[in-house]
Amino acid sequence: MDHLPLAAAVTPESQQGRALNAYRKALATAASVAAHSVLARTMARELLPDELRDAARWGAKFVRARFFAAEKQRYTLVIRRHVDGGGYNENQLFMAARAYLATKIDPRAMRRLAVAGSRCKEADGSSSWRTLLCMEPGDSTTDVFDGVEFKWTSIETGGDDDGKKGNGGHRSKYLDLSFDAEHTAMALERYIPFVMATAEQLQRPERVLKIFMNEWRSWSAFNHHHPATFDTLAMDPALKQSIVADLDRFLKRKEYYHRIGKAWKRGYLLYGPPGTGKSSLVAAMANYLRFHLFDLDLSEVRLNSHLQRLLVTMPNKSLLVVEDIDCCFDAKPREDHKTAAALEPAIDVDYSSDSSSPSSSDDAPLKAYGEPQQNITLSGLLNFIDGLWSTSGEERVIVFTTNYKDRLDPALLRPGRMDMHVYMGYCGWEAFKTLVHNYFLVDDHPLFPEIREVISQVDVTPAEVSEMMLRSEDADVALRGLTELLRDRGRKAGKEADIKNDVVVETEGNVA
Ligand SMILES: Nc1ncnc2c1ncn2[C@@H]1O[C@H](COP(=O)(O)OP(=O)(O)OP(=O)(O)O)[C@@H](O)[C@H]1O
Repeated sequence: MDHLPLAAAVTPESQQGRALNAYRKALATAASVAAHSVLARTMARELLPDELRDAARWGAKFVRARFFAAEKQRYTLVIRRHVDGGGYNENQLFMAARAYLATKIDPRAMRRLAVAGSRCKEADGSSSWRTLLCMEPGDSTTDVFDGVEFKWTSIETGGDDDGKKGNGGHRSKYLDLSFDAEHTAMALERYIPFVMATAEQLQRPERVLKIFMNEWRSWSAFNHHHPATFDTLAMDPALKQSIVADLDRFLKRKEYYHRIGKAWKRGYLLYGPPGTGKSSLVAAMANYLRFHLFDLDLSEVRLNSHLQRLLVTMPNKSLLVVEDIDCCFDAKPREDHKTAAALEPAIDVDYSSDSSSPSSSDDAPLKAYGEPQQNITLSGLLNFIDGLWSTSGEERVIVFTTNYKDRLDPALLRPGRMDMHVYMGYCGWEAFKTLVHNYFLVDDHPLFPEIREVISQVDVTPAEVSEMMLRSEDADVALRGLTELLRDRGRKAGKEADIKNDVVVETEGNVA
């Protein structure tokens, strides 16, 4: 008997039967796996200590995160180099990101690296070359911010290899910033602002500084090349360090000021005898911050409305200085100031105009009063600074200087008004060493022990010491001259003390 081939012997009924069997088996296996997993979980719960179970759970989570991370939804921000597509308006965020990424790029991880050069102004007005590392198109780099990974990719499309318009049309450069979608808010609200702020800090040294002086109700600008820096400033090292730290903290605290609802500004009161370096410190601060300096001469300001205009037209990142603040206001009680301010007619000032010449409406109050008169008040100034600066711009520093702190209106000394009071005193040993180093690059000299002893006992200002250092190009000659001056001061101080003692003794004798 012929046997049918095996395959042909399989009938539809037998196929169904086998499928049913397989289904039953699978069901039984699944039930058994479920039963085992329930059993395993119960046993684990009964037998394993809590710590071990936590560790197992963490391990499972880690494995899940590792193997399923790829499934997370990604989000990409496109940051084009030019905002208008035509190639004229550069996108500031692109430039900031490029500057920021130059500090993050690991040259060893790149196939090719682009190096860009730019000419920059130095603090002293000279210029020098700076280089910037950039990613080549197609390269990526990953940055970690608050534990979140941000991937930057450089992309270029269109144009020919020479960078001209080619068949592909405009050459378009952009940066892709990608991250897990769940971090979108963080990227937009914190990471991008952080990148911008960091880039700004990096570019700070390249800012060409200006000094502005007020004329009438507007500012005139000049290049600011004051050479004073914190390195050249002769003062107590600990005090100098605390000022630098305070400025650094101020620069970093944008979000902090926003959070506490205060204007992002900082006030310093510098006081001390003439020639102790108050103006030099102001210049050093402006150079350090890379802020424009606005030197406000209050004797030039006739009306509160002019003062208001001057203050609101100051840009961000500027340092306002009012020198000799004690001489700017008379000793009238504050009530009188109020009356003077109330007398000033309301003038509708057009802040949009940049004209420095007074408008006809501004002449009116002066004519009405006859002689131009000073209606500026300290309270007006302080109120404008507190009020206007809270609403118009940010990142401002204000410095008042005085030779006589005791003559200042208590309103200025009130806690919270000026954030830091800095006493600039007579030249001490450390300040002297800085000056000698500045002038002669000398750090030691046979006359130093004597100078050290005498300088702590007499009142000599850094300006006087500087003057002596300037008298000769020879350090020996200059230091001998200074030693003479100090000895002479010491003798005079001794005589004065003797005279005072004699007067006291005489007075006591009279009483007796
Ligand atoms: N602390 C200092 N460090 C370095 N140089 C100083 C210092 N103090 C004074 N000088 C030198 O003396 C000159 C005059 O000093 P500066 O104008 O800064 O003093 P000041 O305290 O502002 O004086 P004033 O109260 O009269 O305005 C400066 O140009 C500088 O050369």
